[in-house]
Amino acid sequence: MQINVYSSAEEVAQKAAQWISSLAKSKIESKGSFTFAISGGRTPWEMLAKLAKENLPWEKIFLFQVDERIAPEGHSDRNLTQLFQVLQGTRLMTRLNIFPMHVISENLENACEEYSGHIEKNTGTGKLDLIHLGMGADGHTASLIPGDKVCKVENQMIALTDQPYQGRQRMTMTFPLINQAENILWLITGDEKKEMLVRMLDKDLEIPAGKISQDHAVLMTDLL
Ligand SMILES: O=C1O[C@H](COP(=O)(O)O)[C@@H](O)[C@H](O)[C@H]1O
Repeated sequence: MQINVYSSAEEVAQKAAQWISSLAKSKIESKGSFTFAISGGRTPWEMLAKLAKENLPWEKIFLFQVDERIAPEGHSDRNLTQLFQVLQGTRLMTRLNIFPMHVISENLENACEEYSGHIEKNTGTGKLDLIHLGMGADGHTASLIPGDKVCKVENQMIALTDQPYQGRQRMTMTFPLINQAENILWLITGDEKKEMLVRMLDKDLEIPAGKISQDHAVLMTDLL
């Protein structure tokens, strides 16, 4: 794990946007596209707003969701709603290839399979160029929630949580998919996450974040 400590959450967002932009340029130059998955929650949006100002060939970028709440279209609980709010009015809305998790489907199991299909088709291998992750103060990452059966899924790329978490069932990328990514970028800010960050870096298998591979991983944080 490469660890970069910055002085504020804003600096973390700025450095992350620059880092992603440079990785995207190099992948597009070498293979013609960049496949990128973004988490939800609170941390990614400032980074995404800064990334949107970069001069990139957006039509060659394929953006996936790491996880999503099972909630109606446009609901404020949805990560996609926040993502669209950030991108509204930018040229990315029409040029970027965005793949929403189909959480309003009547058959959510099928929707998980369909989403895996989109990832396989656009990566060729199932390995995304970059997965961005955040971590909750309880050590969860993506919607891999402590104690939920979804943490044990080994034969699916995308799965549903067994239990609602913070009021909603979730759809999420699973450990096998996340751990085979070419690159993982952790953005972890906020004092309440200090204790779990230390456990994550110690590869504590009792918390979901501790089970994510630290090879090819970069951490940007205002903690430590
Ligand atoms: O529930 C979630 O929380 C984690 C952490 O969010 P953060 O705002 O504290 O960074 C997030 O990575 C995940 O995508 C989200 O659904």
